[in-house]
Amino acid sequence: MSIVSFDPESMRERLRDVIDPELGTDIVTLGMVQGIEQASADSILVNLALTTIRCPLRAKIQHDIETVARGFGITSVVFRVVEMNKAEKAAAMKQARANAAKAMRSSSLKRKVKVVALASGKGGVGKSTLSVQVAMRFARAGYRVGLLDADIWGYSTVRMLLGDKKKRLDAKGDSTNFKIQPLKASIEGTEISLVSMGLLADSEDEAIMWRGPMLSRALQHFVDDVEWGDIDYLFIDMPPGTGDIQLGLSRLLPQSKVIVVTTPSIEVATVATRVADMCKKTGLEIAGVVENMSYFICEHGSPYSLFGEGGGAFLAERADAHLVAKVPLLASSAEASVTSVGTSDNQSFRKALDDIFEYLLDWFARKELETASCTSKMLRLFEDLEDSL
Ligand SMILES: Nc1ncnc2c1ncn2[C@@H]1O[C@H](COP(=O)(O)OP(=O)(O)OP(=O)(O)O)[C@@H](O)[C@H]1O
Repeated sequence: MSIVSFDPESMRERLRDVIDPELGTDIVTLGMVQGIEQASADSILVNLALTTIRCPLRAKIQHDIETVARGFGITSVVFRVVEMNKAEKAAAMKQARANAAKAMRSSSLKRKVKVVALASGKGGVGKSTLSVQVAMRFARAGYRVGLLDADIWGYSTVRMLLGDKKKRLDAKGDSTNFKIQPLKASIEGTEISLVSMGLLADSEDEAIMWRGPMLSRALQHFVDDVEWGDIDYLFIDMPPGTGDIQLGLSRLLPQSKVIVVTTPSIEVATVATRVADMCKKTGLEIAGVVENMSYFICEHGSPYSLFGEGGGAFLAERADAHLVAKVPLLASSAEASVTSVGTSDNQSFRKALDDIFEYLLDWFARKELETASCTSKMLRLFEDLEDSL
């Protein structure tokens, strides 16, 4: 049997990815991980302290720990579960409250704004196209819509919405207290508030060489320092992959709901599965899956699967999410542009956008009902814990 070289400290660090969904904070910060020991060549013992021994999320937390452990070559995790003592519970509650307060910090984004991030593993699958199109679909229905292009160095929404027109973002206030004003992009009588690095860079060819923390900071500016105003929905066009921006999103806008975009290709869907995994680990909720470029309808009306089949269903199953729509491949990217779709008679494309629009409206309405009952459950949990202290 091969001996797995195992470093409990590294694993403890990785366990910061495991979020207690109820308290919205990672289990290490909450003091739940009280010990990690190697039990045998490929198994470990984890001492886990929960706020209550009957914690309904115990199975989920254990499952997430096992997933992290597998990354270390550990095949079996034995849990020794205890209930936190009063002091530990008090510390965990303090931490959870501090985190909740941080999440509500200075952002000018109103709490009622529904945030939808479109993400995928690979580039070129149509995240930007769909972000713009779905944002426009909501705007056409009369909603006030913001679009945040979080693809800091691969931005493309500016060209999609403004073409060759050169526009820049304005800021109000002085250098110590300023607010960036989103650009109001008007297309065929509808307007969306756009923020993109493309409205700050001097030219489209300017390669923005930001990496790591600078990327998350750019996102933070776009969230905190933008006067988003009275919008109903904020759509976020995410960069491809599972990097710093994705992590930043879960920290800065934990209320974001994610639409994972794939093509019908199983290879593309497999990479997108990693995005879905990351969402789960960072506590971001997946609203659904959209398969783009699903089929092409030729001039005689016959559909062709040009990029394979089944990617959307494969991803939806892996992500345990609903496959919301299959968006057809249009004859040219020009046809997929905002201005063309607004007037085009490509019914299947328009129908897919309608499906996404209606699904999201319905999904958020259901979530609001659930949240109402969850909030009262949370309040009860806090009260119970405080009573038991
Ligand atoms: N359904 C579609 N039919 C035809 N062309 C499409 C469709 N969806 C996207 N495209 C085109 O495919 C190209 C890539 O799309 P897009 O830029 O939206 O992808 P992306 O996932 O945002 O890529 P990146 O992450 O690299 O920015 C664009 O030229 C776009 O116009």
